[in-house]
Order: sequence, then C-alpha cells, then structure tokens
Amino acid sequence: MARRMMSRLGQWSSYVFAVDFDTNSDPIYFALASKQSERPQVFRNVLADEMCYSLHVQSDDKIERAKFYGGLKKKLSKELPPECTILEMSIFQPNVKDSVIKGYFLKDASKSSATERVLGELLRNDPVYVCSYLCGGEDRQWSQHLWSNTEDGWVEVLEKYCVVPAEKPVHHPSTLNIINYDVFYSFEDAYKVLQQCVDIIPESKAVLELVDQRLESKEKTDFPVIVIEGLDATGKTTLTESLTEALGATLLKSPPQCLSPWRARFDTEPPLIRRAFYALGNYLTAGQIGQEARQAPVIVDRYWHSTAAYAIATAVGGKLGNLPQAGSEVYGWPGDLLRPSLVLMLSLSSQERMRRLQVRGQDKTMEEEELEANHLFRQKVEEAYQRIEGPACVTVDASPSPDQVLQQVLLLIREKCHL
Ligand SMILES: Nc1ncnc2c1ncn2[C@@H]1O[C@H](COP(=O)(O)OP(=O)(O)O)[C@@H](O)[C@H]1O
Ligand SMILES: Nc1ccn([C@@H]2O[C@H](COP(=O)(O)OP(=O)(O)O)[C@@H](O)[C@H]2O)c(=O)n1
Repeated sequence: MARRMMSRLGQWSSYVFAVDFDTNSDPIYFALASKQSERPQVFRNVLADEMCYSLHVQSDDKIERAKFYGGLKKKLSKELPPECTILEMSIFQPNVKDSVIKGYFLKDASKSSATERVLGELLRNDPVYVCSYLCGGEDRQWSQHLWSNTEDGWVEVLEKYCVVPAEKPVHHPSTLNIINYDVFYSFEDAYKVLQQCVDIIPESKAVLELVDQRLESKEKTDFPVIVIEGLDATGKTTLTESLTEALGATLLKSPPQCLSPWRARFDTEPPLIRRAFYALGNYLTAGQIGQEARQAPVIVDRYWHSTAAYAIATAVGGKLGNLPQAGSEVYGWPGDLLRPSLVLMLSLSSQERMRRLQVRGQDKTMEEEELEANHLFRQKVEEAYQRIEGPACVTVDASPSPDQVLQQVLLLIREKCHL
C-alpha cells in the first residue's frame, strides 16, 4: 500500500524533504517533480561529487518505526565506510501535524561499492525505502532514484524524479510530531505506548502493574504543592531538602522511587517509549502528592515541566527559533494530571552550573552530558521550561548561597501560596 503511494508522484508531491546538512542553520528543503525547475540548484554548496543516498522507515506501526529508526543509525554507523556521512532527514507535509517520516541522508565520499551493498541488504530485509541521487546533464540538475528489489535479488531503479527546491515551511518539521511521540497529554496516551511494548520490552509489564495500582488524585489539594525545577546541578536537591525542613513538608520526586529499577532500561529506548515512561512517572507521583497533601505541604523535585521541556528540546532540531511559538498547544498541561500550586525554576549561568557539576563530580545521564556539550540544547530546555503553562513556572536566581536561595523561595511561597 505504502509502496504504491510512493510510486504516484501525485500523492507524493505534497511532501517536502528536509536534510540537516548543518545543525546550526536551516535544513535544505526539496521536493520531487516530473520536470526540472528554473530555480537554482538544490544542493549547491553542500554537495560536491559525493554519491548520495536517502533512506526512510516505512511501517504503519508506531513502535516498530521508533525502534527501527533508533537502531538504524547504529547499524549504519557500524556498517558503512567511514567516509560516509550520516545526516538526519525528514519527509513531511508542510505544517501538517503528525505527517513526518524520519530518515537519513548519506553523503558518501568513499567511492567504494560497500555503501550500495549495505543499502541493498537493508532494502531486502528491513522496512525501508532507499533512494540514490544523481547530478547530471548540462545544467547539473539533481534527480532522485527510488530503488526496488527484483525477484532475483538485485536492486533496480523503480522510479526517477527531478529534485526541485522547496519553500522553508512556517513550522520546522521537527515540531510536527511532538504530540503523542515526545510529549503525552493524557494518562491513556502514555499508557497505550507501554502496553504496546509489553512483548518487546518485558519490563513494561512491571511498570504497568505499578501504574495500575497508582492512587487517584483529586483536582484540589488541602495543602500547597510546590514543584522545584531546573537543569541538573542548579541546586534542586539542596533546596528541596531545606525547604521540606523549613515548611515541615513532605518531599516527593518524579519519577518516583518505585520506578528506579526500570529507569536505566527505559533511558536506552527511543524517545517515544522513554518519554511515555517518564509521563507515567508523573501520574504515579501525582497519586502520592494527592495522598500526602492531605496532611502537609508537599515539595516535588521535578515534575511535568521536566518531562515536557527535555522532550521538546530534544525533539526540536537546530536553532532556538525552531521551538514552537509560546502559546502553542505543545506547552499545555495534561488535562488529567494534578496541577501544583506553584512551580519554581532554578536558573544559573552556565559557568556556575559547570562549576557545581565539577564540584559534585558524579556520573551524569547521557542527556546531561549532551547538555554540557551543547549550549544550544541547554538554551532550548530553559526556553521550553519558561513557555509551559497551566501553571507556568516562576524563575528563581539560584546563584546566591544555599541559605539566600532558601529565604528567597520561602518569601515567594508565602506570597503565592499564603503559607
Ligand atoms: N546555592 C548554592 N550555592 C553553591 N553551591 C550550591 C548551591 N546549591 C547547591 N550547591 C551545590 O551544587 C551542587 C549541585 O546541587 P544539587 O542540589 O545536587 O543540584 P540538582 O539537584 O539540581 O542536581 C552540589 O554540590 C551542591 O552542594
Ligand atoms: N519528571 C521528570 C524527571 C526527569 N525526566 C528526565 O530525566 C532527566 C533528568 O533526570 P536526572 O535524574 O538526571 O536529574 P537530576 O534530578 O539529577 O537533576 C531529564 O533528562 C528528563 O529527560 C523527565 O522526563 N521527567
């Protein structure tokens, strides 16, 4: 079915291809046409005389697509010649939600047949489409050639289209599939993902059992619920402990302690599955909050803001400006998740944060290592934190001494929660 769709330019013509040649600038956008365009060359300045290929995953099953795409990069890096550069590519309908098909674009300077051999194997055994790109003719125009398997095991070209430039879309393609791929806005949507993983990730069963026993939480709590957010090493642990003592409160965290045995396992999974795990963690914590907030104020170390902000920042490629605009539905609060009374985000300069990380000298999650290496990613997490609504977070300067930060936060809590 999908193959037939692909072979009809009529349907495929509403799609645009985006290749990330350089993560600090816009992708190169192109489309397919039966005739060359008069407009300038698509790959000018980014391709010389390398051989180029693209491959993208085709499967109607969301979990299979996510698992395969995640594993594909590792497989390609291992099997392709080292002179082959693997770039991220997506195919999408401009500004249409949930229309993205992810893939890779290969720039191959190896001049060996190894790449074609690897791609031929993939085409035979896996749910992928493979295309090659050629630049020819007097005007050096590019064309895309869709590969197909023949019955005797050889690869042939099924169809050939001209590659023509396409307009930059209003919404960066990486923002189109956030909902229900990277961020889940209801318990049911996250739960369904783990349910579908039970056969391939046996640990999902244990997580679902815990989640099934979660406590229900009412919309309104008797005592205030205060969430402390911020990047790693901004002082959340230090502050949540001193706050708990100062207010005679109960300290909780998301993901809750009971999920610890499975966290490392889910951290290795592709975003769809990993994010569903963290989303469910928030519902477990919500149950605990509901219970504890009957007796005393509750302090929570990370909650929904962390889940959504890290997920959005990881999903959105390239520049800060590619993030969905403030007010976008992706920054909304899930309708069925307990809302805290106040969310505070600890903010720190990158120099001071690095200094504290070094002093602490602990192991970091891969994502935290990426934060250190990638200033842009850190900026995107903080910006996403600030755009999340319902409740929005209040930014707190975390650079003064621990006691000064505590006093500042106590003042805020008294003012906003009348404690
Ligand atoms: N206000 C502060 N001033 C200086 N150092 C701090 C302050 N708050 C925390 N630290 C130190 O910074 C490091 C990170 O703090 P921590 O509370 O563990 O952060 P997080 O829980 O956000 O990762 C720790 O070594 C801690 O002692
Ligand atoms: N409520 C939460 C908490 C963490 N997380 C994820 O967990 C990572 C940070 O957790 P961590 O344990 O390293 O953070 P610290 O509490 O050590 O600062 C982030 O990268 C998020 O992806 C989440 O998604 N939702």
